[in-house]
Amino acid sequence: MKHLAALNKYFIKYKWYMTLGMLFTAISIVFSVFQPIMVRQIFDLLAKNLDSYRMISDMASLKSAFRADFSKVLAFYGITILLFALLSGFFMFLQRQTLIVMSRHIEFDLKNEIYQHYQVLDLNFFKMHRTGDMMSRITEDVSRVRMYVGPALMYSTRTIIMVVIIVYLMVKVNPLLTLYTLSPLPLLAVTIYYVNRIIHRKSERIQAQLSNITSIAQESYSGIRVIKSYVQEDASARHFEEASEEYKQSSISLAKTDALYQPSMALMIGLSVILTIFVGGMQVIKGNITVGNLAEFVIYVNMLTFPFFSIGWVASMIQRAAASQQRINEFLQVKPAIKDEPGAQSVKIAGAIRFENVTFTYPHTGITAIKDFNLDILPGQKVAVIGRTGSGKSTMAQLLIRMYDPQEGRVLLDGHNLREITLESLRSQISYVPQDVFLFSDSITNNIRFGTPSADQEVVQTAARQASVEKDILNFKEGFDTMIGERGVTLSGGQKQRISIARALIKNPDILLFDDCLSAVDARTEKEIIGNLYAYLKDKTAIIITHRIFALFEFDKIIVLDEGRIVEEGTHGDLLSLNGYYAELYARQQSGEEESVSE
Ligand SMILES: Nc1ncnc2c1ncn2[C@@H]1O[C@H](COP(=O)(O)OP(=O)(O)OP(=O)(O)O)[C@@H](O)[C@H]1O
Repeated sequence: MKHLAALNKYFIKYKWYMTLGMLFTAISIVFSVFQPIMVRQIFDLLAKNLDSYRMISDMASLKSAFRADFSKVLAFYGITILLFALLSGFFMFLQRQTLIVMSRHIEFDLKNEIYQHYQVLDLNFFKMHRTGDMMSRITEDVSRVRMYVGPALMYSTRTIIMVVIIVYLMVKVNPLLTLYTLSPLPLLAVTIYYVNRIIHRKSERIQAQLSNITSIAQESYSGIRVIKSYVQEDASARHFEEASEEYKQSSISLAKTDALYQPSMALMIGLSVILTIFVGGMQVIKGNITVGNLAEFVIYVNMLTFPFFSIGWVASMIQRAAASQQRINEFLQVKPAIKDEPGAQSVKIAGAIRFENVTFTYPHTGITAIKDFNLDILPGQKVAVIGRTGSGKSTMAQLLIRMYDPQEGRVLLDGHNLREITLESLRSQISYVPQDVFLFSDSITNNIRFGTPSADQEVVQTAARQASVEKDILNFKEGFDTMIGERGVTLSGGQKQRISIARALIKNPDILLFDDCLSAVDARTEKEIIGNLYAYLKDKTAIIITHRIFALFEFDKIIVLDEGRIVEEGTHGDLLSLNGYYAELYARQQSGEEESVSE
């Protein structure tokens, strides 16, 4: 329960919705209890006048006058009851319009709070948690919490006010009868609580099975080419059928429990009514209460069943909400490891980069990707980083844009430790093209101007030209307005890479970091891009991580990484004369190219 205290700030924020909602609830209940009171009055009136009516049985004219008068009285009561029912319904409408609307506002705020928190968390957090888990906290868990701040709050308010008012009215009439009438109701609450738990457990299982079925179907649609080419259609259908069978069995079992739910409730309500009529009837005979009181009690019992029923329901709802809020709090309490340090400043970067005895170990795997690493890059220099896979090249790039902080040593930009520069200022002046290209389900234009939303079409087109992707884009029917993603055009790997290069170029930064982002383009396009980049990068600092040697590009420095350390460093000529990894790679590449030329 203590976990739910995190939501109190929202109750304070929406205190007016809450106060009004509770007020409307109380008014709606007050109007609804007039009905049994009026029924009692009608019954009593009827009982009182029945004897006189019988006495005048031989005088026909008097009898009809009596009946006419009585029907007027009945009509008056009928209309009044209807009016109160309408008023009660109207305030019930207002109660939902305040309390349920408040819960929707809280749901919206909480989702935004979680989403914004996800945005400031560091990469390590995202590596440590599964996407599905993050998604379920922002969707399912928030929905469960909403049940607490909305329906649970509404029904508990209703229950409390109703029980207080009705029990007061009942005790005033006859405390003993009240005790008998109410005795089965707590049993109803407890039963509902346990039945609800069973239903919830079963529903959870069904939910998991349903998501399993969904992912099986999804995977088979995405992998349909593999399934068909390996003639595995039948096996795939069987796999789906097995999962569906489990789902069907669980659903049938839930339907059985559900089927017991209503009848057992009706049984308990029936018990209460029988008890009321039996004990109440005795009291009427003894003259302790009137027939009207008995009728009134039967209506009270009916009015109290839903509130008692909701106690069990609300209790399990609160329990689930508390568990969900605990999961949400767990994430909200995570502090980003990478954030602006106190005193961090916005700095205009010229482009001098320095790694000073840097050692970095990935916190969640313990892999030391960069070891005692030293590197100096002057403003405007172009540096190539080469090395076997897993040698630490991408990690080096991640450290430069402060996706991680090194455990030892420092990374400096123009002499400032990265920690002294605000993240906003740092990242807005460095363009990073990651190895695993990511494009949003949006138009090509919007993907290119992602980091610079104000860029106009001409600038977008220039960036596309510099990244050698303009021609490809113009070949699409809708050109730059072409939608990318599931319901849009499927781009080739090379096109995606070049669009993400265009996105980096449009920022016009002082430092550019290309992480193996030309791996999917052919040699001719590569030459074209390199040619374009040469002019673009003229006064900029650039680090190009690659598996291939760009012989055409004159790098100021080439470094070769191995196991997180620099093992070779120098110009193309220097490295060739070293006869190490670089020279070997170059020779291999040359002979490969010759082979492909002679083919
Ligand atoms: N996010 C991560 N979490 C944990 N370990 C990682 C992570 N990223 C990389 N590593 C590990 O760090 C080491 C260096 O990886 P890195 O990606 O920097 O190499 P790389 O030289 O860029 O490789 P490639 O050329 O294949 O991209 C590898 O052993 C890798 O398994």
